[in-house]
Amino acid sequence: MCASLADQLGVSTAYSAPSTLAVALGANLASAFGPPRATLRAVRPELEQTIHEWLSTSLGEASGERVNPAGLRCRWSPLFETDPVGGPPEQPVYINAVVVVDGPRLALLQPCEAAALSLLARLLALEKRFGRDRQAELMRWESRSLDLDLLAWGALQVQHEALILPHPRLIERSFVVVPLAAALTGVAQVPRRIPPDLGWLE
Ligand SMILES: Nc1ncnc2c1ncn2[C@@H]1O[C@H](COP(=O)(O)OP(=O)(O)OP(=O)(O)O)[C@@H](O)[C@H]1O
Ligand SMILES: Nc1nc2c(c(=O)[nH]1)N=C(CO)CN2
Repeated sequence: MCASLADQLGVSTAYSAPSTLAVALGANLASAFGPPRATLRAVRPELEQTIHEWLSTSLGEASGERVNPAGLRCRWSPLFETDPVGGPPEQPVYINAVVVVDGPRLALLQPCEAAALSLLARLLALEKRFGRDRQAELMRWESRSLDLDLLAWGALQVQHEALILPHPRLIERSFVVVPLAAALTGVAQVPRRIPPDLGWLE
């Protein structure tokens, strides 16, 4: 209650990177919403809503309580087409994207394992609503209509049977790292590429 009141009064607006979270999206099978590109388009507002609801619940706000929607910022990467990595041969290409979430309302919630697990449960429910059928997946990294992975939440480290944070394979995956970098390029600190003649000596 106090937290959201402070938020609405604009009192608690200081926020910083430690509570930023990122979610990766991937799909390479059609869903009821259409091909993977249509699925990701359809899931975008649903995922934002899911994160809003998770945050409100985690902050203990009463349902229906008015919250400042500007308190949560979602920065979306473009959609990328990527070749399947791992899994069975002959899979369709993937559509991948990443959303980076931060803002003063999210900063009110201290990253912790319990809240991360409850967000994961909501992500898995959303996958299911978009046609993900885990029973039909016979081997690892099979094609799927929607995959939502929690990449990181601030500096939180989790080693739970249902959740590992940061995502252990994040850094190996160009289909995650490239969209992640693209989602972040709106920030003030955009790295500037050094021209090759001023760069490496080799
Ligand atoms: N950071 C995480 N984000 C999402 N799921 C996770 C994470 N850490 C562990 N898991 C667990 O992984 C389980 C399997 O997820 P899933 O089938 O989507 O894996 P995958 O996407 O095929 O493979 P990968 O884990 O390599 O991305 C989930 O049910 C979840 O409990
Ligand atoms: N290109 C691509 N390959 C994958 C992907 C994905 O999202 N994109 N997800 C996987 C399991 O999470 C395995 N392989």
